[in-house]
Formats: sequence, structure tokens, C-alpha cells
Amino acid sequence: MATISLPQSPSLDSPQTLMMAPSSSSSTAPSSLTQDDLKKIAAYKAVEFVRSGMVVGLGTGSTARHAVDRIAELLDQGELRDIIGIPTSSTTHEQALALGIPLSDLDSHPVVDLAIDGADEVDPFLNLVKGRGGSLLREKMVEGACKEFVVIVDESKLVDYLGGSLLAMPVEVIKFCWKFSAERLRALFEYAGCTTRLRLSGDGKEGEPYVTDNGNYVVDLYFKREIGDLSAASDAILRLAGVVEHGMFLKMASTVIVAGKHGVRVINREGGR
Ligand SMILES: O=C(CO)[C@H](O)[C@H](O)COP(=O)(O)O
Repeated sequence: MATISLPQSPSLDSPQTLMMAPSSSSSTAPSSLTQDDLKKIAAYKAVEFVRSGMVVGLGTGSTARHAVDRIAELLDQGELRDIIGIPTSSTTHEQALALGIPLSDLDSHPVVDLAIDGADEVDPFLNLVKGRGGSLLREKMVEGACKEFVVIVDESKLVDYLGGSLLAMPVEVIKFCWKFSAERLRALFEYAGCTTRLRLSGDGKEGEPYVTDNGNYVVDLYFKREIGDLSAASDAILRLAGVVEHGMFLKMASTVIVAGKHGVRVINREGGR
């Protein structure tokens, strides 16, 4: 089985920090802000990028949920008009539908003006791990089709390198012989001390595999050491026949909004996507 070489410095473009200013919310009572408050601050900041008439990719997860709520609120208030939302999961679809946001899909709207979504990890080059919520495939399709991709995170999501949180790096695989796929994934990243685990539904205690919106399983990868060349890693994973998609989102984010106890940073990728 082929292994992947390990350059120590990532070859991707470095991002540019355009603004680092305390938001009014974060400067009022920083010490009392919860993680959810920070997620909401980042989400609200991202919605400032939305303009009337836009087709907007609606992300999935507890941070993106705040952005969807905020878009609906601004539509209700008449501050935004003629928005079409493209949900990245059945959960977000249900949320947006209940809030009255007009919805469509990539078949009808193949070009998305802007997408807003959370992330599980953000490295210094604005590469992401996504999909701990299980929606990586639809997220990658929608966010890959958008002109601008705004990522919203609280500061706990910042890592020195992808995999650095020691939490899961998800890979969506077909159900057929998933153990075979999991073993091939593990072997691919043996040099990085990779272990794999089939994701289970709920809190994992039921013992039932988690099934994605697309009817597939998720194998979570855990790394003890750096993956190294992310682009090579991505190609190698996608070459495995049982793999549908992985949760590394490389060079996709155009902007990352980071809410922390000391303020909000809006970081733009140098030269765009
Ligand atoms: O990729 C995702 C779902 O597939 C989420 O955006 C990611 O897991 C972050 O979630 P949260 O905002 O709840 O921390």
C-alpha cells in the first residue's frame, strides 16, 4: 500500500488577517461569554456578508444554525429580500423550512453566491476539517459551488495542523465492506499513527452505525502525528474505491470568522479561493 510523503511545511497559500477588532458583544463582558455565545457572534458577523437577491449555502451544525436563524430574522424584518437558501443537510433543510427561508438545490441553482458554515478545525492556512456533524459530502458539494465561503468558528477550533485537535477526521464510505475501507484508510496513514472507528449514532451507546443523509457510513480517523502533505493525503483517500468523500476542506474557505473572548477576527484568504 502506498504511503504519503511528509513535508513539514504546508505548501498552501498563507492567509491574510484583514481585521482584528473586538466586537461590541465580545468587549462588553468577555469573561461571561459561553462557547455558544461565541458561535452566535461569529454567525451574526458572517450574515453581514449576505446581500438581498443572493443564493446562500446554509451550513450544518450548532454554529451554522445561528446563521440560519439570523438570515430568517433579517428576512422577517425586511432587511434582506429574495434570498434562496441551499441547505447542506436534511437537518438544516428542516430548520430553514420551518423558518420560512425559500429553499432550492444545486440542480436548480448550480452557482451559489455565498455559503456560511462552521468547521471542526481550522489550520493557519485556512484549511478545514469538517463533518463531525456528518454532513461533509453535501457541505463539500455546496461549498465547492459557491463564489465565497465564509467559515464561522469559536476560537477552540483553531489548530496548528489538521488532525491536531486529536478529534475525528471523518471519511464517508459506502456501507459495502466498510471494514475493508476502514483498514485501507488506517494503512494509508500508518506513518501518522492513524486509528479508525466506525461512527455510531446518537451518543454511540446504541451500537448502531451512524448513517449519513446519503445512506452511507462514516469512518472517523484519529492521528497521533501530522498528516503532512494534505493535498497528497486528500488524493490518496479519494482514490480508495469505497470512499465517497473526506472531511478535509483544502483551500476552500475564502474567509474565516473567529470569535474569541477578546474579540472577532475576520481572516481572508490571500488572493481568494
Ligand atoms: O461540518 C459540520 C457538520 O458536518 C459542522 O460545520 C462542524 O461539525 C462544526 O459543528 P459545530 O458548529 O456544531 O461545532
